[in-house]
Amino acid sequence: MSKVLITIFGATGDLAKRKLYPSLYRLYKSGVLEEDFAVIGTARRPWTKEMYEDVVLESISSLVENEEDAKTFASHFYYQAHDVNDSEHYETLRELSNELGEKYDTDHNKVFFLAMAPEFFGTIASHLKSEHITDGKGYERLIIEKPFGTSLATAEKLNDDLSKAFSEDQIYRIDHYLGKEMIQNIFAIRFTNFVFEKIWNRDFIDNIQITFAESIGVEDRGGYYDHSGALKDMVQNHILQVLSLLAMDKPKTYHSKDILAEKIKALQSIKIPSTEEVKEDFVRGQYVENDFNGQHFVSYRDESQVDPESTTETFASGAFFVNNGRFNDVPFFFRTGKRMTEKGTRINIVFKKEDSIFGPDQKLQQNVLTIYIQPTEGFSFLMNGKEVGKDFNIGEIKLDFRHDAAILGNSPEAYEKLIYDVLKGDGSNFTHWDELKASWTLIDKIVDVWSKNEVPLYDYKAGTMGPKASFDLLEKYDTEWNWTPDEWYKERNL
Ligand SMILES: NC(=O)C1=CN([C@@H]2O[C@H](COP(=O)(O)OP(=O)(O)OC[C@H]3O[C@@H](n4cnc5c(N)ncnc54)[C@H](OP(=O)(O)O)[C@@H]3O)[C@@H](O)[C@H]2O)C=CC1
Ligand SMILES: O=C1O[C@H](COP(=O)(O)O)[C@@H](O)[C@H](O)[C@H]1O
Repeated sequence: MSKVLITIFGATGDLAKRKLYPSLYRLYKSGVLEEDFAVIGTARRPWTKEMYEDVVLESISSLVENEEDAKTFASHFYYQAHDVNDSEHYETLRELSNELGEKYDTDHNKVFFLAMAPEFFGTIASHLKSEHITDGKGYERLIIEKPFGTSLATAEKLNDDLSKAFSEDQIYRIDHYLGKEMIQNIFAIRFTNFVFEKIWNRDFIDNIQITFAESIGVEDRGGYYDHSGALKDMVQNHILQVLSLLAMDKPKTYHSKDILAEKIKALQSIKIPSTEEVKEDFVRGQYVENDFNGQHFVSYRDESQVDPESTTETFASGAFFVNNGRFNDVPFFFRTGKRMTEKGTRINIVFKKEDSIFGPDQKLQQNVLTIYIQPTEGFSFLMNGKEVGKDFNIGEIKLDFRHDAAILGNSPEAYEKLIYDVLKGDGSNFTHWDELKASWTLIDKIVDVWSKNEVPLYDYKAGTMGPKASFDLLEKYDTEWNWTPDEWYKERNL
């Protein structure tokens, strides 16, 4: 289906091996990529085509059912040793690009995937243009990875550099959360269900809770993470993107232009907190050593490549407010962190309390719609009903749906879906520059207050759901986190 030449910068790296080659293979297996495609992998290592094919085969090995088929797939991969700072290398790249374009009849269509550190993005983009690797004869699309800057100023600089060579509609900024099945499902939940669409507003919703908890620590990424922290690593991008999908107004159509327009409006409507509000409504924490689930976990400051006196937050929590009419005064609580109790990515939509006619003995549960993103995928709806028996007692009922394992086994990976979207030219699930601008403006404000160290950096024990201050925050708004794993209570002997 897709005639295309894909050039991967950073072809020897972790992202390419773990995510890109398996995703391309799945696209090949499903017929999206057929005979008319080729891939050029570039990086500095002096690999040969044979070595590169072996790496590709190794990275797809768990997906392969037919060895011959896998070999045919790998034969479409070509390697060119290339230092992105060296202009001469782009001449060789252009020649290879032209040769493969002809050989595989790719109609001059080109996708460039920059799976490298962002400091190289500007150089690569400008060389692609100046060395005429982009020639305007077919479509030309640039996929770039996060992080997109480390502040509004650095993001603006990066965007200016890219804009000299590629227009906004040619740039696909990946946020892999937008490729997740249940995140894309938010559109379906909101805009196909009469009952939800009609009550998706401040008159019916009490608060929204976004939890992106991770049980892993910083692993081998201490060097990067210590300069980033939870706010920039997860909130600036994934959490704010998801928030925009929850808060936006209904787009006119399910087309990228209309969807992006509404997402941008939602992000621009988030209230920039004052200094006092940052101090009151946002919590930061750092994990400290603990024995949990039969394992010993070291403190963040003792992790490899982390400054032993680091003040980087490994946990962030807070309340955003979206002043878009639909959601004025409704808190959007979020929390995310490393070394939390368990991996759990979910959204809770907490509806308002119903006035009770049943007297003080009957406790009514607020309705909660939960969207499970990871590790299971599905929805649940919490409601009230009569308990079975002679007396009239109200009890909690949970309608619970999870995708079954067989379907999930066949469902596309986030990167597969996102690359597929790029091949179709569909930018709906990518981040527009105006969204980045709005999110960095917001994050810069929080960073500014936190960096003055007038706000506590709370400790939390590895294996817990973050510092108590994050629970106190919701109490202040007369609510509580709807989801608290049992282990959290055990940890506190409650
Ligand atoms: N890994 C992941 O899961 C994720 C990664 N990302 C982002 O993706 C990008 C890549 O990450 P990752 O794959 O982990 O990084 P790696 O460090 O594993 O890979 C970096 C790649 O860049 C190449 N490279 C470095 N310097 C040069 C140069 N001067 N010229 C040419 N090639 C060069 C390296 O190859 P060589 O040494 O052979 O030159 C290598 O292929 C980063 O922006 C990261 O933030 C985002 C989300 C998840
Ligand atoms: O972007 C990132 O995301 C991962 C979490 O992604 P998930 O798909 O496993 O939920 C996070 O571990 C990493 O620190 C961050 O850079």
